[in-house]
Amino acid sequence: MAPIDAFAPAKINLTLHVTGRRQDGYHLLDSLVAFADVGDRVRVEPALELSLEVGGPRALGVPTGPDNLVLKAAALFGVDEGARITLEKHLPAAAGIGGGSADAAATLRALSKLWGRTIPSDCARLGADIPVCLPSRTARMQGIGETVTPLPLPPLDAVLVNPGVSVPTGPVFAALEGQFGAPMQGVLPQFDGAGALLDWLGDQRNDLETPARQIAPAIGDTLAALAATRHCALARMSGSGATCFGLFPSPASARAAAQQLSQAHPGWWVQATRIGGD
Ligand SMILES: C[C@](O)(CO)[C@H](O)COP(=O)(O)OP(=O)(O)OC[C@H]1O[C@@H](n2ccc(N)nc2=O)[C@H](O)[C@@H]1O
Ligand SMILES: Nc1ncnc2c1ncn2[C@@H]1O[C@H](COP(=O)(O)OP(=O)(O)OP(=O)(O)O)[C@@H](O)[C@H]1O
Repeated sequence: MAPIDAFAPAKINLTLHVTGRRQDGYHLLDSLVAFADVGDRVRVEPALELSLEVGGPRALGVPTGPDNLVLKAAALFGVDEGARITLEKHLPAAAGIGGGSADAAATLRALSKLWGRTIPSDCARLGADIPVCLPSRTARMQGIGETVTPLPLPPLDAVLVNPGVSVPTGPVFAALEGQFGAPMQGVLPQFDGAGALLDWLGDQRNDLETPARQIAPAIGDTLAALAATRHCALARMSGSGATCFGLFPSPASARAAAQQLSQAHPGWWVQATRIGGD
């Protein structure tokens, strides 16, 4: 059997409203989620034993043993089968763009094909972002992440920026203070183009931005730097940070902003990308 490749795109929370907390401590969310055209790559090939090799430009610090979400995803099948798995890391870890969840979801898709088995129904145990990362298509995400409603959106030209600070998700939720926010409106508008979507996004929130900025003040610098680039229509944080995204009116304006930011901040991870559009 030929190798099976699965793309693990960056997850972007265009909105992230935190509306409450369950008894078990997990938070209720209402989030519009889209996927970028940048991401990690997972390859699975037939083999007698299960193995994982981690490479690529962002491999440093990513666990290579059983703690890697790729191997956790493989273990979830509960079978004694082999596979040679290669993970090529392009996304920063602990960055609010779902890197590990996207890798786990891509592994579930690829191994399900290789082994001819259905994806385990309890795969959300691997992380709240797994259900939305499994299809990796634009969606509204609710509950603690388990309710995923596909919602096609116009494509957006964007720049993703991570200032090089890892931000673990749990402490950001724990630092949320005060009242929870309102969900998004019950039925979202039909967006007839990127402009309409941009206008609407301007009135939405990421409720994790305030606690994340307390933990990682570099997020404030990142948002300010993005907002100051020419043609940036909106700058927001994704997930629990620290990655932020700026939205632009065209691929050329996004590329120009990315170039400017990379030159001004050589230590930052900066990527022009297109998100959504499915
Ligand atoms: C912030 C988001 O990235 C938005 O898409 C996700 O909700 C987080 O997804 P994730 O990284 O897959 O999260 P998990 O690995 O399941 O959870 C990490 C920690 O974040 C907190 N957590 C996560 C999801 C959620 N709905 N409520 C929470 O309170 C919990 O303290 C949990 O222990
Ligand atoms: N394949 C993987 N890629 C990156 N990190 C991984 C992976 N497997 C396990 N990890 C561990 O998971 C932690 C969280 O990484 P991940 O990139 O999934 O977080 P995140 O960006 O906060 O995700 P989210 O956007 O879902 O909140 C890392 O610090 C790392 O130790």
